[in-house]
Amino acid sequence: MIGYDEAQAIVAGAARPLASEMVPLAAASGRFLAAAVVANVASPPADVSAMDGYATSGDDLPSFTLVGISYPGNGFAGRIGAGECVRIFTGAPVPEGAKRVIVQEIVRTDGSQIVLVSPPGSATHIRPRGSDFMAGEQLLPAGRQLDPRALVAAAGADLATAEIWSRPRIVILTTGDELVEAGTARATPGAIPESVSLGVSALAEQYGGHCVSRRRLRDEPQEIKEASERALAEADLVVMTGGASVGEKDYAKPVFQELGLELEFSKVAIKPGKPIWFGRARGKLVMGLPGNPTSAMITGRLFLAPLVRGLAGGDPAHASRWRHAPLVQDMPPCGDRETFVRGRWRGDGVEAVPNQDSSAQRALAEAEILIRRRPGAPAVAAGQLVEIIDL
Ligand SMILES: Nc1nc2c(c(=O)[nH]1)N[C@H]1C(S)=C(S)[C@@H](COP(=O)(O)OP(=O)(O)OC[C@H]3O[C@@H](n4cnc5c(N)ncnc54)[C@H](O)[C@@H]3O)O[C@H]1N2
Ligand code: MOO
Repeated sequence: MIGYDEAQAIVAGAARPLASEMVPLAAASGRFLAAAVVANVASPPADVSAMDGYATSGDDLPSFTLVGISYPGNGFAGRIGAGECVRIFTGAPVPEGAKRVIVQEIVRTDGSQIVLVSPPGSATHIRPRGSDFMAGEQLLPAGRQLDPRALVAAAGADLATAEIWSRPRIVILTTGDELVEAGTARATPGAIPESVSLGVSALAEQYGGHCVSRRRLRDEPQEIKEASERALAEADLVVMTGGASVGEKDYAKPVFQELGLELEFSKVAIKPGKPIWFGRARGKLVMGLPGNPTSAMITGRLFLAPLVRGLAGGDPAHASRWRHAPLVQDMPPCGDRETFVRGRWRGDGVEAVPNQDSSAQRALAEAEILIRRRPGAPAVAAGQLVEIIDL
C-alpha cells in the first residue's frame, strides 16, 4: 500500500488544466490565469500628484502666484514659471514646469497668492509616470489566481477580459441504500441523511471546480454502472463516495472496472480514509472517497482539493501546504499508519478535537485543521511543534 506522499504526488501529476477561455474580468473572480496579464497602459499614465495641494515651480519662496487648476483626467494645459503654482488634486497630472506639490494643510491663500505657513519638507508628493508599471510589463504570471487583489491589478492594466483556465466539470455520485435526501430521514426507519455529497461538492467548488450534478444511487450494480457511464460522458472528473471498502455491497470500484478503470492507486496507508482510490476510465479521472463522513471530507481535503486546484489551473501544491504550530496538549505516539488528527485552535496553539471517529459529523464541523502524524512518530509534548494544514 502506498503512503500519503506517494499518493499526493500521483494526484498532483494528474492535476493539469483542461481548456482555456476568455472571460470578462467581472466573471473571472477566483479563476486561474491561462495567460499572463500584460499591462495595456502605464500607471500612473503621467507624473501625478500624490496629495491635494499646490504644484509649484519648486523655488524656495515664501509664496506663489496661482495660475490655474489641475484635476484628475483634466490637467492644467499650460506651463508654470518661477514663483507660480497650480491648484492640484490627488491623481491629477503635474503641470509642465512644476517640481513639487505643497500640501494644502500648510498654506493660506491671500488673493491670488498662496502663502506657506510652515516649511514644506523634502517630499515632492509627485508619483512619476509608470512608477507602478509601464505598458507592456507583465503584472500577473500565468497560473496566478485572480483573487481580489489580482483583479485590481488586471483592471488597472486596462484589461476588459482575461484568458483563464476552464473549471473542471465534476459529477458526484453517492452510493448507499440507507441514504435519503437530507430533511427526509426521520420519516423512514433506518434511513440516514445523505450528507457527504454536499460537503464534497462545496469543497470541490472552493478549490475551483464546477459541480455539474450530485446523484444519490442505491447499492445496485446496474444503477451505479449506468450513472457512472453518464457521469464519465458529462464530467472531467467523477467523484464516487461510499462503497469503497470491502463490504458485500461495496460496488464502486468493481463497477468502474467494468468501464475500463485503470487504477493509479486503490488504497492509501492513512487514517482516516484508507479506502480512497484514484484512476482513469474512458479518458476521465475518477476518485473514490470512503463513505464515512469524516473520512470522505478528510480524503477530500487531502487529495480531491489539490486535484481540483490543479485541474482548474492552479498549483496543486498550494492546496497541500503543511506548516507548523505548537500543540497545547500532549499527544500519544502514532501507530504504523500515517494519521491525520482532526484539530482546532486554542489560543496560539492547536489541540485534537475529542471525537476522532471517522464517521463523525459534529466533530468534523468543530475541526479547523488537520494535524499530521507520521507513521511511528513518538509522543509529542505540549509546546512542541506539529505539522498542520487548514481544513
Ligand atoms: N472489514 C473491513 N471493514 C471496513 C474496512 C476495512 O478495511 N475492512 N474499512 C473501513 C473504513 S476505513 C471505512 S472509511 C469504511 C468506508 O467504507 P465505504 O466507503 O464502503 O463506505 P460505506 O460502507 O458506503 O459507508 C460507511 C458509513 O458511512 C455512511 N455514509 C456513506 N455515504 C454517506 C453519505 N453520502 N452521507 C452520509 N453518510 C454516508 C454509511 O451510512 C455508513 O455508515 O469502511 C470500513 N469498513
Ligand atoms: O476511512 Mo475509514 O477509517 O478511514 O473510516
